[in-house]
Amino acid sequence: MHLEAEQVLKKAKRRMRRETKILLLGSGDSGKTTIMKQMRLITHSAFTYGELEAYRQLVFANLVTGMRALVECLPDVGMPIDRIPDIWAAYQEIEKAPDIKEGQPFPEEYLPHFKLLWAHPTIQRGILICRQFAIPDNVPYFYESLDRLFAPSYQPTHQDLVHVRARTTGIVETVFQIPNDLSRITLPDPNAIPIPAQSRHTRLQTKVQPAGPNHEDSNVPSMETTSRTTTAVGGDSATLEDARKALLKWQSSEMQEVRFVDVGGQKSQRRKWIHCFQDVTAILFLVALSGYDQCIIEEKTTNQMSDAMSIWGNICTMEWFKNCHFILFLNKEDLFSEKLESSPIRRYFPDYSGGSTDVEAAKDYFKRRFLRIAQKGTHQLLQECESSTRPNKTDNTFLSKRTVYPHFTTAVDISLIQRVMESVSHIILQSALQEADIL
Ligand SMILES: Nc1nc2c(ncn2[C@@H]2O[C@H](COP(=O)(O)OP(=O)(O)OP(=O)(O)O)[C@@H](O)[C@H]2O)c(=O)[nH]1
Ligand SMILES: [Mg+2]
Repeated sequence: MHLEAEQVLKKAKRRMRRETKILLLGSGDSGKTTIMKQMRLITHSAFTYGELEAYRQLVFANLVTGMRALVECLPDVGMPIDRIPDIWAAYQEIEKAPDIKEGQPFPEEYLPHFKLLWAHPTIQRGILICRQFAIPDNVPYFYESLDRLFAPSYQPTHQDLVHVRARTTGIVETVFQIPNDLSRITLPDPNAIPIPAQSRHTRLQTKVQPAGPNHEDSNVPSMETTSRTTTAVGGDSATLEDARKALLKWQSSEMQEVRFVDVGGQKSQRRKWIHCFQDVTAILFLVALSGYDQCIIEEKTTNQMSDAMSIWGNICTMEWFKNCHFILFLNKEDLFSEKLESSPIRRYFPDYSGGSTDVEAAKDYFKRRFLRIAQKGTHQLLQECESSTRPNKTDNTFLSKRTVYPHFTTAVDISLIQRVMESVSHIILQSALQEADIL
């Protein structure tokens, strides 16, 4: 066979054997699982009845745990509620609320307690003042819809699904069939109620753990995939033309198979990350922009943004990822813009020199900080790789040109995520083709 054909074919085979794998990393609460949920909604990979029911039960649990998180922080800001008899009594009642059982509507006797608490000026003020603590972001979203949630026929809407919170424990992998032109997909209506999948019609096999007594600690639901398709190219007798044709077919095929790997971002979960470091095509790193003035849920003394910067710095220097694309989602832009005015960045990051209400300058500041960390990390890794005396030293061309692709995102906004993911999949496809030398 012609030498050139042989080389192209070899690269093509290698490339196609390697499924695209996107690893989502970032601190706890940065929005990784929310992106996974949005990908399921965008690609119309339906949720099973069991998953939807687990999410419905979680909404109620989120109401209780959200209020508890807030009430427990109030003494720290000098606003304890145990001396305010009516709301203290209401709080005591909701604390006793049992978990919701399968098919059981939210118990109506608790509705007045939730309403009383939410309407009280101390709680309203508390939610603004306690922002430096890790109060769940979905508290206002769900509390503002109490009547809707307590309707006996309530089922979560698509938008409720992306707001509901369960921390991830372990590793959750999902394979999506992503059309090359994501922008052409018609998105589901965020306010519509999803139709459960008939499990025999869905290619995603889902495993739903029952929502236990402590929902916040349960990983509901978790997803696993069973089926995989492989794309074979040519045989030994293939020519250069065959190889080119196979690659072009792959390029023009309507679907890409992409494996998304979601991990738990809280400190106790991070030691598990290494189990999914192999064969990664792209790192999708999420940062909660709105976390600049908040602590992480695990530790009141650690700032969320500083925690994210430190993980990012480590990831950028890892040899595991020297041939990976780096995509950075500066997430929770909606919450970031809302809080900027009342919580000056300079209080937490003294070197910030932009205007205290200038959202664009503030976004740009964090973007530059993350890009600088990446640049430093890449430089350090490159030096280490080049000075390595190992016999099986590998090529550093990709690393020396490594680019980080930053995006400002609001993970709960499906149309925005559709646009961003369209650009992400374009980057990955383009580079796959360049790698296979056919452009
Ligand atoms: N308003 C708003 N809420 C968001 C955004 N992104 C995520 N959230 C909410 O933030 C909470 C945490 O999101 P998750 O996706 O569970 O975070 P995670 O990174 O998977 O967290 P771990 O599993 O603990 O690592 C959820 O309630 C989401 O609805 C955003 O851009 N804006
Ligand atoms: Mg998660």
